[in-house]
Amino acid sequence: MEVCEHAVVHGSAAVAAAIDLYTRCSLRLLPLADDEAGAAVLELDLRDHGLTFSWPCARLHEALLTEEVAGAQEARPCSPDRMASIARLLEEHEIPEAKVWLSAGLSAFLFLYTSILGSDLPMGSGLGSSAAFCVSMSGALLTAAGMVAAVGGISSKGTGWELVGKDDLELVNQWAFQGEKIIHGKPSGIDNTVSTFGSMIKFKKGELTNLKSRNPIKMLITDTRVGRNTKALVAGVFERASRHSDAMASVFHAVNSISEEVSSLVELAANDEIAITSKEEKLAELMEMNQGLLQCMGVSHSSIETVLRTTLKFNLVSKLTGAGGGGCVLTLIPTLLSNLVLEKVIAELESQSFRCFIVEVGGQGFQVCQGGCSCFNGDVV
Ligand SMILES: Nc1ncnc2c1ncn2[C@@H]1O[C@H](COP(=O)(O)OP(=O)(O)OP(=O)(O)O)[C@@H](O)[C@H]1O
Ligand SMILES: C[C@@](O)(CCO)CC(=O)[O-]
Ligand SMILES: [Mg+2]
Repeated sequence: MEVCEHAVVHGSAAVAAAIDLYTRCSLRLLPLADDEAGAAVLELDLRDHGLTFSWPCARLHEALLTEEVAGAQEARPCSPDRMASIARLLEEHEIPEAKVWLSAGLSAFLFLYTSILGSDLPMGSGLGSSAAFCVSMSGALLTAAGMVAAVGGISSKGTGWELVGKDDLELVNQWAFQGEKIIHGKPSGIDNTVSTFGSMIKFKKGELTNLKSRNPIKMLITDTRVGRNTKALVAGVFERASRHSDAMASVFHAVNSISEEVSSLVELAANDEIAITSKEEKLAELMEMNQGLLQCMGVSHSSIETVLRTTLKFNLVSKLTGAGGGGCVLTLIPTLLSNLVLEKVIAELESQSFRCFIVEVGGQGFQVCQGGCSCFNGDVV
């Protein structure tokens, strides 16, 4: 969940939280006999999309491992030459027309794979979804490269998932940010940061502050199913900011103030029904104001407006999340809202072909499951 997005790219504070929807990445390194090394293949299986891509490792080596090997101790950006080589590698694949947007995620994968693991391995071996994809990929690859390790401490949910130390998380986050740059162009870093560290954070100009949410916050997420592209939307806000610099500076300033208020509010302990209700009312008001400012930035959409109108009929407040332009909308679920009303809202939204999820704010960050050598991290929306 994110409050006050877009302005964060321009230096304003924003608040983000991980939720309990996860991106899972499973990495299998198959040992090869010496005489098989030349035939090694890197295979990427995108299960949600039913697509598999493969590249002969020798081809990757020839195209991408020509730069001096720098090691993965420090994240570095993708150079223009490397980006051009990745684009050439992708041209060799027939990506179905309807899924052409996956090419950004594939580019980030090839960059992270060859930067973190490809150089050290024998040749044998993407709701903030882009950040969740980059965090899980970077984390899995850094774990396989022996640069990130579990420190024990089983996470609250499930079996076998282990926590990772702060310095290791920092490295995962830095690499994921470089991957995000390939997908987004100019990310603020908020999505990969909350995806890596989980919980709830305030983020401003690369600096994060952990927020301790004192009361549980539940949100309804409505997926409008309208496709959009964060890179294009972020670029659109930059263009509007250059056309109306004074007005937009005031918008970003207002967003910054809203983020500061939201941060103080979530950390405020509310102990009785009245206090919780008043806290939720303030949060709802701030969300409403934030949505107005996002409209000002030009990133709302008719599908988003339909969700806003539908939830307002039930006195519920909503705002777009992520880059807008379609995508998902957040609706605050007040503690005292009856299940009956919630079911009615969901039924009405789903009758308009939207898809709903109920989430609790404050999911886990990046974790490792050694058994399958797989990793997951909390998604951000
Ligand atoms: N699980 C995944 N598998 C492959 N590629 C992915 C995956 N998740 C994300 N991607 C890549 O990220 C792109 C979506 O990134 P984009 O930043 O536009 O949306 P988002 O991250 O879901 O939303 P936002 O940035 O607004 O929070 C996809 O088109 C794809 O290239
Ligand atoms: C729109 C944006 O603020 C959030 C996307 O989830 C972009 C960013 O911060 O990188
Ligand atoms: Mg993204």
